[in-house]
This record gives sequence, structure tokens and C-alpha cells, in this order.
Amino acid sequence: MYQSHNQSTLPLQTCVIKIGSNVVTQEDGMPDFSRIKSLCTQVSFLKNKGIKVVLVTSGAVAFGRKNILLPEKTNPVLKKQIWAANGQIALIHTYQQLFSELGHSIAQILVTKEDFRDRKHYLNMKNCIEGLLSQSIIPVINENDTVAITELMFTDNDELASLTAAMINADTLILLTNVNGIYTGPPELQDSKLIQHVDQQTQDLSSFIQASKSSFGRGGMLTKLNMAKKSANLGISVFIANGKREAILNDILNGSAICTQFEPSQVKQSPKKWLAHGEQYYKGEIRINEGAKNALFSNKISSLLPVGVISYSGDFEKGDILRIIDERGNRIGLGRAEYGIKALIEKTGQKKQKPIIHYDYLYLFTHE
Ligand SMILES: Nc1ncnc2c1ncn2[C@@H]1O[C@H](COP(=O)(O)OP(=O)(O)O)[C@@H](O)[C@H]1O
Ligand SMILES: N[C@@H](CCC(=O)OP(=O)(O)O)C(=O)O
Repeated sequence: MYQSHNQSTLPLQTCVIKIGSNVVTQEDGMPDFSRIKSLCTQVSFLKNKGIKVVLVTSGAVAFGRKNILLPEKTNPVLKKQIWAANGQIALIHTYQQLFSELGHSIAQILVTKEDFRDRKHYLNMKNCIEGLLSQSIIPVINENDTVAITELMFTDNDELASLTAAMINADTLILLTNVNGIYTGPPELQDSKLIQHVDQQTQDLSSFIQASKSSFGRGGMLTKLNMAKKSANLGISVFIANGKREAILNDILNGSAICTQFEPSQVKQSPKKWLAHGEQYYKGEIRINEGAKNALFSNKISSLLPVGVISYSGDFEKGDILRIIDERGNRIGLGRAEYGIKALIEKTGQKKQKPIIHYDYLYLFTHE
């Protein structure tokens, strides 16, 4: 439905739109209600065109911070929890009011990294979001900041948005921030040029990115780049664009947006999409021998059989993600366990056993 920069028409049916903290707030940290209203109006326009939209929105901490003054010495993690617990109410209420004026219902979904780690939680979440979309309700997602602290956190909501896009098989991911996209240097410098198009041939852009991030942001532009590349590799069209620009979503739709667009690759296998994001979520590790490794990397479609397993670690069950390493300990892929550790102990090294990882649920790192 939208035009790409080379003017070919691409499908836009299911879209995840991530709205950064800086988009929903003004420079002084106060909520930017007119900006949120404009974005809701644009989302409504997309929805009325039949496009399914999932929102991932930051802003709970920023909204809470302007409401609640905390003593300077309060533990920084606790500060964030208090602000998020308070600010999420105002944030979701703002979306609810604005969308209701436009005739749309919304639903709030608060998630943690753990929910993407566990296949059952993952499928429950996916079913819920798909159910909401089928009822034409707009899912509005944020991290559950009150329970997700330190190592349990997503790098930031760009990671959450990218995981969500892969989970629901979205064709498009739009990361809205306070700059037009990725520049060749600090965006405020005149010499810095906007990179408008990124494909498999484009050089690595990470050296262009400064460590700086906007006042309320968490991960910065580097996470956006990494998540955009990962999503594009999974076949999703990605746009990093300026949510502060008037009519930005409409411009993306009609191909006239000034932004950074990532060309999607042609892969479209949803279990593999889930696995591609699984490196931080694996519950067990299995070491395989050279023969098994050669079979997995051969041109023939091969599942991983227990006869090729040398050793294992971790307490995993059927459905959990396993990391696969070779004899030298190099990480070579991820897969979904067909059975748990207890059954694997009995089958390891034995012939004529059911695969521990089926090919359909096997993701090798050469795909990246
Ligand atoms: N090369 C670059 N191109 C564009 N922005 C960059 C670059 N290097 C660093 N940045 C910074 O990244 C910021 C956006 O990331 P972030 O603060 O995480 O935003 P958000 O809160 O929207 O997620 C921009 O405000 C910009 O200052
Ligand atoms: N969950 C946090 C968002 C943290 C975050 O990732 O912020 P950002 O980098 O602005 O997307 C909040 O709502 O404040």
C-alpha cells in the first residue's frame, strides 16, 4: 500500500509502530498532548484504510517524573519503578481518550522479557494481540517497568517493538523518534547526511552513531539500528522516522517520508522469526559433533538428532529454546526443544531417536 523510495508499491497490512519517550514529551519533559493527538489521528487514518496497527509506546517514566517529585537520594531503580507505575496510568489514559474520540477501542499490554522467553507465554501473548486485532482493537504495549528491572529488562522499547513485529508476522515496523533517521554524524551538524535507504549491501552504519541519546531515551540510536537490521533480515520493512514531524505516518504510507528505510529480505518463516530473537532467552545448551554440524549446514533439510549430541546443560522442557554449540564451543544456532532434558539424557548418542530439534524450529546463525 505504500511506495518505497524506488517507487515500487509494497504491501502494508500489519504494522508495529513504536513511539519513543521523546516523541510523547516536550523538551522540558512535559507530556506533548498535541503530538500524541496527531499520531492517534494518523493511526486512525491507517486503521480506516484496513491496516492493522499495534502500538508500542514509551513514556511511562517520563509521565511519572513530571507528576511525582522523589528525594534525590532515592535508589535510581526504585525511582524508575515508582515513576513508571504512576506514569503508565496517565499515558494509557491519554491514548484511550484520544482514540475513543476517534471511534477506536484500545487495550493495554504490559510485558517483560520473560514473556518472550517462554514459548507458552509467547503464544498466549501472540494469541491475545491477534485476537485484539481481529476485533479491530488497537493493542498498546509497553514494558512492565515495575517488575522488569536490571537484567530482566529489554534493551529498550525498540527491542520490544522488533520482537513484537516478528511475533505477529507484521510486514512493517516503524520506529518513531525525535530525529529523521540515521545520519552520517551527529544529526544536529549541517555536514551530517541522512541515510535514506539501507539494504544488504549497505556498509555497517554503527560507526556513525554517537553514544548520546535524547533526554528520556534508554537505548539510543544503536539499538534502533540493530533492531532494524534484525527485523529487515526477517523480511520486515523498517522505517526509522521523526515522530515529531507533521503527518509522518501518512508520508511513510505514500512513500514521501524523509527517513531511513531498511529494505526487507525475503525470509518469511514465523517459528524461525521467534527463534532469531532467542539468543538471550535460551534455557539449555547442547554441544554437537562435527557430523551433526555438517548435516545442519548441508544443502539437505536436516533436523538435529540425539545421535549427534555430545553434551548438554540447563534445565529445559519441551518447547524451550536451546542454544547449539559445536565441538569447539562456537555458537552455531538456536532451536526449539522437541522434548525436555530428562528424555534427552536417555537418548543422547543413540541412533533412531526422535529429533531433539526439528528443522522447522531450527535457526542457524548463517541466516543473520
Ligand atoms: N548517527 C546518528 N543519527 C541519528 N541520531 C543519532 C545518531 N547518533 C546518535 N543519535 C541520537 O539518537 C537519538 C535517538 O535515540 P533515543 O534517544 O533512544 O530515542 P527514543 O527515545 O525515541 O527511543 C537522537 O536524538 C540522536 O541524538
Ligand atoms: N518503558 C519505558 C520506556 C523506556 C524506553 O525504551 O524508552 P525509549 O528509548 O524512549 O523508547 C517507559 O515507558 O518509560
